[in-house]
Amino acid sequence: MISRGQTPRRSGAQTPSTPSLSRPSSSLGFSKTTPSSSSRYQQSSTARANERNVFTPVRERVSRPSSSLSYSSANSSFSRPTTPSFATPAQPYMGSIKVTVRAKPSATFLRDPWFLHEDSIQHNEIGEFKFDHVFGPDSSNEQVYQDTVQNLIQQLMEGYNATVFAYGMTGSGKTYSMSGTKEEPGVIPLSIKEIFTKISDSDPSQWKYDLKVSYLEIYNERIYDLLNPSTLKTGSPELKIRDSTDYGVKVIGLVEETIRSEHELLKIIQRGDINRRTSETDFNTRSSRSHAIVQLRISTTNISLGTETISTLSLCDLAGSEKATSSNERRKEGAFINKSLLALGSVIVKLSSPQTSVGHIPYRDSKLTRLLQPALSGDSLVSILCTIQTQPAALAETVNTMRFAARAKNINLNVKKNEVDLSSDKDRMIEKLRTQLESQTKELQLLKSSKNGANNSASTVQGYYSSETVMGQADVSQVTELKEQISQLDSENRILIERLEHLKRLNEESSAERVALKSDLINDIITTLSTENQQSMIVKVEQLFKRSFSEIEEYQSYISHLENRLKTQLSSTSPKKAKSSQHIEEKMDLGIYDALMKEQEEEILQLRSELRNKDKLINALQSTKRVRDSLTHTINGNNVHGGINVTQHGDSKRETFIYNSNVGDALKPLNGEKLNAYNSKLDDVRGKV
Ligand SMILES: Nc1ncnc2c1ncn2[C@@H]1O[C@H](COP(=O)(O)OP(=O)(O)OP(=O)(O)O)[C@@H](O)[C@H]1O
Repeated sequence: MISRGQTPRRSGAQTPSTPSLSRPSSSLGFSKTTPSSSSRYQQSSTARANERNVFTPVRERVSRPSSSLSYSSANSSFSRPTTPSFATPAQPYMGSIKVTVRAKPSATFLRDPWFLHEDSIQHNEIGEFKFDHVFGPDSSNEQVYQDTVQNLIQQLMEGYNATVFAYGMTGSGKTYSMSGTKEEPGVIPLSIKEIFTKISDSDPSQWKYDLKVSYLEIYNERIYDLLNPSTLKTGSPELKIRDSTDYGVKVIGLVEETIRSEHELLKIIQRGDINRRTSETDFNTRSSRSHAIVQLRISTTNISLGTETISTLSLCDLAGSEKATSSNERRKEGAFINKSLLALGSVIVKLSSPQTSVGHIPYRDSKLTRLLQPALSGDSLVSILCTIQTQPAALAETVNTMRFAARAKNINLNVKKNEVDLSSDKDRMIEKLRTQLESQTKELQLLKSSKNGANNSASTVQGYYSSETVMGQADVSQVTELKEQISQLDSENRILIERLEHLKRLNEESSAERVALKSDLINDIITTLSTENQQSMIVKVEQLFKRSFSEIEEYQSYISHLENRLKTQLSSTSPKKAKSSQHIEEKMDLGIYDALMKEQEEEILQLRSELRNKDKLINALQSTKRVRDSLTHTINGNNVHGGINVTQHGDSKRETFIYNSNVGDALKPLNGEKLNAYNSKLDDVRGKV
């Protein structure tokens, strides 16, 4: 519970209760609540909001992630062990973007219309906005860092990308929060300090870190390399953004400096800051209209496992979110509003709306959104710090910032670890280590010679002056730093040499032991596995092979068993069938089409001959009929009674030629022969039928 003018502190703050979910009704999209006096704010803001049916825009569309998913609090269950764990499978982070708000100190704070609470901000007329945390005007950069970024650094060291950006109107304290001052270091130096503390706390025989930094600025949709002053000159070639398999996107030609110490990194960033300020004189209000992004790439190698992760920390100090105020400014910027910020707003709106899964996200509409694309599209953990001014004069801009922040809170994240190199390819690893060793040996020699030079020059003048007066404090500290670097490099070299030997031995041992595997695929799988897992994997693959082979053998014997059964069945059927099956087999040998053609031709020939037989049969029947008719006619003419007697035998009819025994003997010699011939012909026909 924080009343007007009070600083919100986590320790004394009340746990927020369930938020209200009613819809906005005012023109600004928010319903109103009108506390009449500051004393009314002694009550829980959320309880009041519920009483008055005040909605909270943040909760409007999305349920707040449970604490177990949030990386917001230091003791959240999402926090991981301090030592990076590469042996465990990559666990995606799922949750929402962390959104916090920081109010700049205001001389009129007690009269200002905004009421700050631990996790919400309330305006008499506009309503209440909920966030992960709200920092009051007397909050320190250290507090802001601890609550918004510290946990991200832990996850960064474990292989997750992390992006932090400060958003707010000009003069609201973005740069103050991000860079800070010498007395009050901001998020950038505090993050760097934490990274190097974690590196020095880790076991150097186990972990190796490579750090690179780049520092760019986007002004008027153009990228400037703050570590390469030549790109800041008018007429210098434009730096382009390209898709990158390693980092999502990459600025081609951007200087990436290798870092060996915290001090060195801070110096490089300082150099970039100076370049930014120098170029500011060219464009009057450049710093407030440009976005500055520090990118730190950390490559972490687990020496004993031979694994590597690469993660990126992007620290962005965005341009002032307000509209350009002077026509001069508008002319210079070519548009009345910063295009990148406009695009960022659109991207946030799209990403936070429930239908975004199908819609187009306009990342390519600006350089800023293009650069932040991997982060916003789920490749990175994101923390947004929105800075505000509580004075009435800044009301419109503060409301805009609140709305931006509320939308950003609705974006869901599903971030995976960047385990880019899980290969146990020893040759590659040896090669990599060898290159590193060479470059470090060179560096060591260089440092040694420069140290000798420094010592020599010191001893030369020592005869005249005391060393402290001549060398000066800076030189002494430089020499100490060099000494530290040399001893650090020496120990790193020793570790690398040991590691190299160890890998060589492992390589020899394992190549002797390795089973000759026939499958390229399985060999590929094995080579992508870590050294430690390889042996057990080989054993498993061998078992798999054996099992597969015995299964194949089983199947083969079953197939031959089936074949035998088939043959037996064919031979046990009629010889004709056996013959036909043999015939079929032969035909298969000849070629199925030839055999079929041949069979068809044979069938046609057979049918033709049958047809001819039928014709003959018809002719025979017709001639028989004629004979019978003439015979009947003759017999009738000679008073011979006879004819065809049709009798039924089952389904078939049978014709029998009968004749009357009373037919005269005279007829017998006449017709006996003919009748015999006729009867035999008839039998013949019957047989055919
Ligand atoms: N929390 C704070 N405590 C003390 N001083 C602050 C705080 N925030 C901002 N200031 C002061 O306000 C002034 C403007 O702050 P700063 O430059 O950080 O604003 P900005 O948002 O980065 O502006 P711009 O968009 O123009 O870059 C500075 O003098 C800074 O020291």
